[in-house]
Amino acid sequence: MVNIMVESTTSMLRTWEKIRVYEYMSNLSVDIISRACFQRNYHQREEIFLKHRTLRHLLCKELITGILGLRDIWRLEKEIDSMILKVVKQHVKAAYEKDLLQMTLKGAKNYTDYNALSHKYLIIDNCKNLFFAGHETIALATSWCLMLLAAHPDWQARVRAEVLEICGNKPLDADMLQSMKVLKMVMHEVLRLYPLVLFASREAFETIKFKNIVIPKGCHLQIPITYQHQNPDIWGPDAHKFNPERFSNGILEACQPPQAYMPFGMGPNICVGQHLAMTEVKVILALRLSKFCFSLSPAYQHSPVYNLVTILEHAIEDGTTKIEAVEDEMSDKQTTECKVAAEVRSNNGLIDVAGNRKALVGAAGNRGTSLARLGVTVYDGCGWESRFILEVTNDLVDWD
Ligand code: HEM
Repeated sequence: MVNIMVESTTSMLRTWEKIRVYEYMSNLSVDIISRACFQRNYHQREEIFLKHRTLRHLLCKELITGILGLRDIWRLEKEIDSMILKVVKQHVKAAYEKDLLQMTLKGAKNYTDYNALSHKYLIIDNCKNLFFAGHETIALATSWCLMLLAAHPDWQARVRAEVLEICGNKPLDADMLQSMKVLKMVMHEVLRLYPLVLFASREAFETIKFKNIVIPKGCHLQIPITYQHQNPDIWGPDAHKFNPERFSNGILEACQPPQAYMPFGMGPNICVGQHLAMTEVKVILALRLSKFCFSLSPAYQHSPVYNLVTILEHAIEDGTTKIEAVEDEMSDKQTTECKVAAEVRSNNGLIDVAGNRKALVGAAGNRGTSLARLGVTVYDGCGWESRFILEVTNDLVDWD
């Protein structure tokens, strides 16, 4: 009967092997945002979130590869719009208690520039914003936190000890979350190294001048958040290292100027969900770490990939080193493979990217300019420290 036992045990083990933290986190965050938006009947609403996920994949494909899937995107958008409207109508009819959708509807009523059409799209767009911004970001933030805590067991142990000390056997509440300082330091550090949103985008409403740079009216600006977050001039020589200790006295003392830390953006358009997000990530991590230990799988391959937000994905393919790069002076958006004929010094030594190794440039543009600045990360299976800014001139890069 050994065969029977082996067969059953092997099939159970297969289900264990398939556990992928990110998928669980994604389903969990959909569940939480569905409940927060529509307190009741949230199960029916999950479909909207799932369609949204497909929409993001399509949008990203469009943005990165330049392959036009506009018809699919348009169709999916229309589907999502009409699903949202249906949910809104049911919600209004049922007069549910306070949830995010009720608040959105109330806000739309106070909108001064009122007409039926703008009102409709105000509601739809706000709902989409909440759905879009409020679930995948959380899944990714918690996954990055768990990955980095798995890679740094000393910090994992510190966070767990703090959680257990504060909570004891009592159920977690808002006051307890406030006291979790080490957890907060870790979250700040994770969002510094992996800020999820790579660029804050702005449009110049009028021509402005910064020192000797003139930004003409109508110009679109993209502020590279990763670059700010890993600049040694701002953070010190260990800018590329995971060191939550730097936040022990808050953001103000961690970097100069403090505005350089911007995982949630900045100014009037700063992320409206930042407090919700920090609270949600804290709750998920505190509860998980109080019950489980995390370690990196031997099969883990470090691979942050830009997919509208920074996701975890395998980047090492066919045993070759793959370089992901994101240009910080984008003008046109497409993917280009280029050979980088240069030797680049990173903080942990000399990395030879000369010769035939290829750099995948997330957004290659500025063909006319002589200099491109690339934020480059080398994924060599062991180093999430190998990040640096690479300056290349056109004669070093074969754009075609
Ligand atoms: C760790 C999680 C999150 C991160 C890192 C994040 C990051 C950001 C960033 C960088 C922006 C752009 C800000 C700017 O342009 O200055 C943004 C905007 C926004 N976020 Fe988040 N976000 C997160 C979670 C959430 C959640 C949970 C919600 C809502 C439930 C949310 C709702 C929004 C909305 C509505 C905007 C647009 C704000 C506007 O344009 O006025 N975000 N977020």
